Amino acid sequence: MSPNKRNYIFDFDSTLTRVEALDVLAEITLAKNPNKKAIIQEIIDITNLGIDGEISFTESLEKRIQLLNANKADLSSLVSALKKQVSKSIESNKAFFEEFAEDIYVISCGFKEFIDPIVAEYKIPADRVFANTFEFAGDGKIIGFDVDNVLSKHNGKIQCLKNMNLEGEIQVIGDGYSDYVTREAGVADKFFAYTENISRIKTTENADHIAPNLDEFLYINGLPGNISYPKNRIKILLLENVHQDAFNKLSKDGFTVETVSKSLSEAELIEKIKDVHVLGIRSKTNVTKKVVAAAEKLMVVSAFCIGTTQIDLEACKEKGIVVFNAPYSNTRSVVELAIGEIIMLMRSVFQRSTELHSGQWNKTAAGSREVRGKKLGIVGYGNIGKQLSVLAEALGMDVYYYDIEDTLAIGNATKMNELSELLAIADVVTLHVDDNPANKNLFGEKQISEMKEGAYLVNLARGFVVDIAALVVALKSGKLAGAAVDVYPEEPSKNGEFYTDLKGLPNVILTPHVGGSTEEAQRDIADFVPSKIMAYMNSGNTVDAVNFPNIRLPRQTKAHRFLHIHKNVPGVMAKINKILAKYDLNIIGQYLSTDSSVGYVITDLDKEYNKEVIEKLRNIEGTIKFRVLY
Ligand SMILES: NC(=O)C1=CN([C@@H]2O[C@H](COP(=O)(O)OP(=O)(O)OC[C@H]3O[C@@H](n4cnc5c(N)ncnc54)[C@H](O)[C@@H]3O)[C@@H](O)[C@H]2O)C=CC1
Ligand SMILES: O=C(O)C(=O)COP(=O)(O)O
Repeated sequence: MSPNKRNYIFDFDSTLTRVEALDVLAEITLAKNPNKKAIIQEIIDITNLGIDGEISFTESLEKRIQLLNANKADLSSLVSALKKQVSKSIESNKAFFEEFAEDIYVISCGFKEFIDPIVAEYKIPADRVFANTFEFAGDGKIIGFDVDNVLSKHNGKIQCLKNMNLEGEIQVIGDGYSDYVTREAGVADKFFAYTENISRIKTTENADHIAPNLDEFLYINGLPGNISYPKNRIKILLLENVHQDAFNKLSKDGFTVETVSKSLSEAELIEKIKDVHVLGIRSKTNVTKKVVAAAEKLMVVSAFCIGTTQIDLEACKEKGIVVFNAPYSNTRSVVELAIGEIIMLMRSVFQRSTELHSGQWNKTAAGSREVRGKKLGIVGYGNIGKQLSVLAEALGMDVYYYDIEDTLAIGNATKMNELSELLAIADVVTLHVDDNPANKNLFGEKQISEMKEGAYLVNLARGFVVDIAALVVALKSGKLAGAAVDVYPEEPSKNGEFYTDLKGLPNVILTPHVGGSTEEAQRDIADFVPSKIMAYMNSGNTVDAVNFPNIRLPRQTKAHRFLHIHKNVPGVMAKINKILAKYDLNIIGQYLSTDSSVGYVITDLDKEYNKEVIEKLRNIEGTIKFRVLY
């Protein structure tokens, strides 16, 4: 015997397959039974009681077989159904079962009649499957089971393993308490709680390891797997109440995702970021230089919003951290709010509403005007500005815009060359500049003084763009007839108390930064951003990254992919290619994208190569990050 001989003992139901086979058999045999639902629930309850050790296993088996009312003829349908229900990571690691066939056994309290044909496809022969067998009546009806089989008895797996008398280390992999007890009884050396399909506290709390999938089990054992790194080891932290869909999508892909409903301070984030690979934030969390410096494992920062100036993009890039955002998902939501607020302001609707709420009937047309024919001045004619331009025109407004870039007028909008020209004619000025810090106090006393008497101001861009003190003065003096403000120089990290000097002023609409907060926008962001995260983490794609050379990579098939991020200094590419040549690698494709400071080179190569090359590439001077994907 080799001193390192190991035996891998797999459970069947809910481990090798996603389901409990007898539950599936019940679905088949009870298909036409009017009490099907109730009986199936009874079977599931009994199954769980048995798995958790609450009732004796023999009792659970007897009861279920009675309720099943199954026949031999039903078993072929069951096997076909189970073939489609092999656990995802078991299926994707078929090569492991083939390579280690000699060391793998199945011990199950299920039945050989359906287990044997399923596991045979994984090179596990019937003589290495230990399970119960059915007892049939003359007409094929399943009437019981072989009561002499140890696996039909309480703690049968312990006895079964003892009887097998295996040499070497014994590792048991299963989802049930009946698997764990083998370790407790000392007949197994290690127990892996297998949680890919179901996680049971009684099983996980005492396990040596928790394996959310086979990849993790293989990784812990240093065994070859079909992916480079178990995804459950990749930690994603989502802050600021990112829509639940993002959690669902990323978890479903296998990542470990944690959510926090508020933003974190710099100190909190420094503490939390250490073991995080992907960070998801919205507009409130600042990813500063210090945070980036503390982020030892961080590979992606994703803004689940449009703005990205809360992130130190340069610091991220220098550390090879790719930043994504959602540039279009909430555009329409902001535009609709802007339109609504413009109408509400010009009709003094909030004033009339507040009066009526406090018992005052004030029916008046004074100061109430239609938007039709009025001049709308849009400052910042980007994605939001342009879409607003279209909708405002549809309402009959005359649209004027000012942008520091030379942008094309949409529809009948008129471009203004100077901000002051626009301010002089607009009845309503609405701000949609980007969140560049250079726009701090873009709108102060001077700009407000250049506006028409009795005009309105809308700010849905960033709080720091408007000098609030100057705005308060203008509103109090009547220079401006009203304002709608969604964003503030200082915003709280979570819902609760908030104060602004604009509080209580008439005809001022205040909203708590909800321009992009619609169900549609948040759902769309939670679809868009995770798809970017997954494209980068799973294949290296940087399409739409905001701080990084963009590259769209072809699908990686049957290849290993080397992803090398380096400082864009002369000679690095030459060194990479020299090493690749030295190791005589069979290169299938190579892709390079650079900007002024960073180079990103991706090499796809044949699976068979000397693994030494990995360390050599990682150690090239100028390397920022290196990883291998397959
Ligand atoms: N209130 C909210 O919930 C939301 C707020 N926003 C804010 O809206 C901003 C604009 O969004 P998008 O239109 O998608 O951005 P964008 O980048 O497409 O457009 C911004 C435009 O502003 C122009 N610009 C920048 N500085 C300027 C200046 N000083 N004067 C004139 N034009 C200037 C740019 O050239 C660009 O055309 C975001 O950066 C974000 O700060 C975005 C979404 C939701
Ligand atoms: O998209 C943006 O830039 C916004 O301002 C919206 O931010 P939020 O996701 O609501 O924190």
